[in-house]
Amino acid sequence: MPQAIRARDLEKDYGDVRALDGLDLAVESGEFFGLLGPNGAGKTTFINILVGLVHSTDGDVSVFGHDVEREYQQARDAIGLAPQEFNVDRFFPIKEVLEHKAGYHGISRAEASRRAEEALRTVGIYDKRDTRFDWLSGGMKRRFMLARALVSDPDLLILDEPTAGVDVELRRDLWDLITDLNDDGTTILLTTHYIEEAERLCDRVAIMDQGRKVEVASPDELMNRGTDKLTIGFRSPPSTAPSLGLPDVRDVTLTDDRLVVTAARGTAIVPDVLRELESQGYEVSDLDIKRASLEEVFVDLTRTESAIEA
Ligand SMILES: Nc1ncnc2c1ncn2[C@@H]1O[C@H](COP(=O)(O)OP(=O)(O)OP(=O)(O)O)[C@@H](O)[C@H]1O
Repeated sequence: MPQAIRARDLEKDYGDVRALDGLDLAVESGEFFGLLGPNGAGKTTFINILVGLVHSTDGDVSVFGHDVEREYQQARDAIGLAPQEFNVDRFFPIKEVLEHKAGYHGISRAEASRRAEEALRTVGIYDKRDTRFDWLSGGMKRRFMLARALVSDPDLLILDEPTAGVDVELRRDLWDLITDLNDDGTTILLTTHYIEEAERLCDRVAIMDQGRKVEVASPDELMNRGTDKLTIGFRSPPSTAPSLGLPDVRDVTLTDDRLVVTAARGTAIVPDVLRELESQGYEVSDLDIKRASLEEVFVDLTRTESAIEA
């Protein structure tokens, strides 16, 4: 099967603003892929190009091997999009809105009706099927956006900030739902500002900044690049911080009688640190490890990029 998304040297200018600046990106079929980046990085522009709402200035991009411009309909039929904005026809019962959407993808009336019901059941608002969109609660609106993306039974589901502004319970519900869809083979492209969301859900994430890809890796690989913190307690605390001659150790300080060791690959070097302290005659009583968060690594990567540009 071809790659779900393949973008080569993609550029987009809005007048003087360069929103995409030579973006190269590949998403494998079946992946749960996260697109992270600060405001204005170009994420929505990229999504809008994928679904044909925006034309690129240069470069090309295909969805399951279909060029999004030359083979627009095939590419578009493979995609279900849940956008950030509620761009929904507010005057029809939501089941009808879904039937229209399915019809747009060339699905017969009877099949459209069946799919609309199935999508509403999947997201848990089937009992609201005869209600207008603007009479739904905020959380139900988010659920509906997902149902609308699902009604064409897409191979690629694009979720642009799907959990923005929802409560913790609904967020977890939506996470379960999209994880199940991914387990059943749907490729997912997710943009989010909740780094925890990307960390929990994504197989790989791309970090974008200023219209370019800064990095692509699994959340774990990225976190391994950050520095972890080991906090070590002693039976009888030292009066000054012992020095640790280990290559991964970045910093050693003594705070409130506890040793705080900042280190790359902190979890992996714990045995070395303990051995070293023991050989210097210290008796360790307890140890706490705080792993680098994806958020710290993200801030670091995007800050460095911006600094290089400046
Ligand atoms: N229609 C438009 N006309 C002019 N400039 C635009 C337009 N759409 C986006 N831009 C600009 O392009 C750049 C990329 O915007 P885009 O919305 O793609 O970023 P984003 O990563 O989705 O941001 P956010 O996280 O805030 O949603 C920004 O500088 C934005 O101001």
